Amino acid sequence: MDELKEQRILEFVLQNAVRGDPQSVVDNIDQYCRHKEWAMNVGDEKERQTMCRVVEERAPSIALELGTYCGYSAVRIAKLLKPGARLLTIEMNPDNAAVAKQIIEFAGVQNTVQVLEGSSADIIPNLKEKYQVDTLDFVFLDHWKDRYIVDTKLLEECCLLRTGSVLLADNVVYPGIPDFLEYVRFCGRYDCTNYPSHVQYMNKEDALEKAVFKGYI
Ligand SMILES: Nc1ncnc2c1ncn2CCCCCNC(=O)c1cc(-c2ccc(F)cc2)cc(O)c1O
Ligand SMILES: [Mg+2]
Repeated sequence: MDELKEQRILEFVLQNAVRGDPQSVVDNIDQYCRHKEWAMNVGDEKERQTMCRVVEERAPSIALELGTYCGYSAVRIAKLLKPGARLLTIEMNPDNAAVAKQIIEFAGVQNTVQVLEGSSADIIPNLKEKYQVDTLDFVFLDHWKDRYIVDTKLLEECCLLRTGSVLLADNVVYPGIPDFLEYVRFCGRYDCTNYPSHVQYMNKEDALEKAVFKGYI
């Protein structure tokens, strides 16, 4: 079976990044994806700055990511978390989960980031009992675009959000998630902010949407 692109990203990181240095790991993934092969986890500079700023503003104790892919954004988020904080990241594709675990371990953030292999639909209802989650301070949505709205409603139904919980959704313009945008903007339970960005190399408009939960109104 020919090697997967994600395997080539992992090899490049293992050969070129500095073990235990998260910045070196994300810089090398950026470099590989800029010069060798585009990958869907590498947003443009503005998107990365926005994601980092939103995480730093919220300073989450417990964060959730939907769609780990190679672990790039998980390493970026982990770098910003305060001591004792943790990130749970859900990845359905076992090959991607395996790559992400190795990249997260190489970056030295394996004590902060836990990769949960499976579908968000199956794992979210178990977060309280199985993963000792009370409520989530921050959720980064970056998985299948038709799962954003379903999983947002599931997070509400499972009482995993509290007043002030921050949802940050990638790709709300491209590939685009119109049903999720309409839901968070008009259901009355979220304060929303849009952050324009671009899809790397394709000169296509994209954006991140921040939705702050106001409570179970
Ligand atoms: N736990 C779970 N539950 C459900 N699905 C799960 C999952 N865990 C994983 N997946 C499956 C996620 C598959 C990757 C999702 N991301 C994307 O599809 C994505 C695509 C682009 C893109 C941009 C320009 C183009 F020309 C083409 C594509 C950009 C992005 O930033 C993207 O995040
Ligand atoms: Mg994305």
